[in-house]
Amino acid sequence: MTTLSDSANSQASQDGSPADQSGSQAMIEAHDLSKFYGNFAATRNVSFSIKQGEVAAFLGPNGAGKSTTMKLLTGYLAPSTGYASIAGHNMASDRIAGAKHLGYLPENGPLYPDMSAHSLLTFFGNARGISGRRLEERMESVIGTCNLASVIRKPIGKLSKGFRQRVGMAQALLHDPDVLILDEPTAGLDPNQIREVRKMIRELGEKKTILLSTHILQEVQAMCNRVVFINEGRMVFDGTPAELTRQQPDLDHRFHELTGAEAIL
Ligand SMILES: Nc1ncnc2c1ncn2[C@@H]1O[C@H](COP(=O)(O)OP(=O)(O)OP(=O)(O)O)[C@@H](O)[C@H]1O
Repeated sequence: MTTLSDSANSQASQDGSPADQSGSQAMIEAHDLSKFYGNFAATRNVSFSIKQGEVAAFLGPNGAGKSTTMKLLTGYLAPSTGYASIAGHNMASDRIAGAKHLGYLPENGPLYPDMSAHSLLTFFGNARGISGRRLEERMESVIGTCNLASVIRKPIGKLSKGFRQRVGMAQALLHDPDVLILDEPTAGLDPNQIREVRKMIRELGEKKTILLSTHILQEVQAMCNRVVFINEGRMVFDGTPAELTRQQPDLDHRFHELTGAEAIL
């Protein structure tokens, strides 16, 4: 598994992000992250490093600690121990610089049901300091990428789950970040919508570093070249999809080995 010493040994790049010996920058880093609610550890000593160009699946059963870890990575939650870095910026001490690199699709929202997608994107664009011609260009781009033109003026509350998810993706992509953290981007979608979202993520993965959470093992093979697996708040696997199934090719059995639970295929 990737360890803290890997990060410590990495070289500093021009914009401050660590680079390893092969020149790939670490874009998403969890350094010994734990989050306690009272005595309960939602995540415990989670450390991993996702390099530029990797599309990583963050796998684990319900309640494993995926959303909590993602909130710690994005700076939405303060860790009890450790710290997170995005593009080399510590998300506790240097969050604004890190946030410029980061697009985040939270598990639920933030989507205001009375606003149209157009108003929401304008609102988020302004909040991120984008306006005028640049905002028009970015909105045009994300509306195209996320296929939102037909619903762009409708209230978000009246949209289907699939379209609401696309609005969330458009919000995450608006400032053209080079890192995406996507919390269950295909949850609750029908098979056609899942296919579309997977296609979109594969295309985005050609240019961006992505961490996406899921408890569906098939998502790994469909989209990812890296897997981080978490169970009961602890990391239990970090490697490639091929390494995940090397000893046990049956995904269902592999999921069971790592968690003691059955997989959802
Ligand atoms: N604010 C909170 N207070 C107390 N416990 C919490 C809080 N938030 C999360 N937890 C607990 O932490 C654990 C991890 O939750 P988390 O939402 O991170 O899991 P997850 O892997 O994202 O699950 P799912 O796949 O169901 O979304 C769960 O047991 C959850 O009940």
